[in-house]
Amino acid sequence: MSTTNIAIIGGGNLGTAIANGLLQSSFCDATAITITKRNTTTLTRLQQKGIHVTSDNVAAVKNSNVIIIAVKPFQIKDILQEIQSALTAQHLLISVVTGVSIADMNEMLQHPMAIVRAMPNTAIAIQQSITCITTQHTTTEQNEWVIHLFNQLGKTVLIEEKLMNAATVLGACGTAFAMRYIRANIQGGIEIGFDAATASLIAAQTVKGAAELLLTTQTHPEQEIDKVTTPKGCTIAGLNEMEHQGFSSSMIKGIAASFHKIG
Ligand SMILES: NC(=O)C1=CN([C@@H]2O[C@H](COP(=O)(O)OP(=O)(O)OC[C@H]3O[C@@H](n4cnc5c(N)ncnc54)[C@H](OP(=O)(O)O)[C@@H]3O)[C@@H](O)[C@H]2O)C=CC1
Ligand SMILES: O=C(O)[C@@H]1CCC=N1
Repeated sequence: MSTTNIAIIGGGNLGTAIANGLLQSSFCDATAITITKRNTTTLTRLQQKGIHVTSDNVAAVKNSNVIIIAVKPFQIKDILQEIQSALTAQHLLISVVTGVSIADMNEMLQHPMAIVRAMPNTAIAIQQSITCITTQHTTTEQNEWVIHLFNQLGKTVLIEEKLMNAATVLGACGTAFAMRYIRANIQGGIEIGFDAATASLIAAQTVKGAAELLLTTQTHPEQEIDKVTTPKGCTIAGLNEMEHQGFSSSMIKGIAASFHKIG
């Protein structure tokens, strides 16, 4: 897959994040990217950067060989039916849509085709996504190309399709969960004396540093916690109070509720 034009069908939160990540990564020229939505006024910034913006999904498919579907789950059937006459064996379809299986998509299409499911998160806009990928009936070359693409936009993990909903919760919803954790830190930080801006900086950089420690050293979180907790100190006092209030339990229950919501 040497020359590649990429169409992003559905220029919403995730579609624009993917476009921004692609621009930042220099993976391809802006002119090789087309992004669609019905109301294109929200895509002016991407257009100014050289990306093709249109509400014509069929034209976008005809001008591209990789099609990233980034619409809401209830919209994918109509989209696939709309573009199927323009889809050929040369096209590679990548769906980032939640909860719609490759078998579901092939059923929506008249002719089964090579489909990849990818589950990135919104940090793809700054090349910091974790993208879980599952493939079916794709060639080795296509698989390698997709992994290479998403490796430019963060890290990737190949998973079985049966784990895709779990990947959605941990990796994609996880961005919102992490934001809520950081927000709570900010609220606490303000209560103990910081202004909001300073509390935000300290909270976000602390979480970033903690995550980098795990990614860099491959240690278990509890090993890192042991390094922070002085006997009879303030860290263990805070941690234990959080656990008495149900911190870990509420996280686990939230993750399970999120998972059961998908289906
Ligand atoms: N947001 C996230 O963090 C993540 C989302 N996902 C999944 O990605 C998908 C998109 O999510 P998200 O970006 O949040 O949703 P959005 O609603 O923000 O984006 C969907 C976009 O699709 C466009 N759209 C709707 N109908 C059409 C159409 N007929 N032709 C072209 N574009 C159309 C809409 O714009 P308009 O109405 O103007 O057409 C809208 O901007 C969902 O399936 C979601 O589950 C997966 C991982 C993370
Ligand atoms: O909330 C949702 O349904 C989607 C799935 C992953 C992130 N947002």
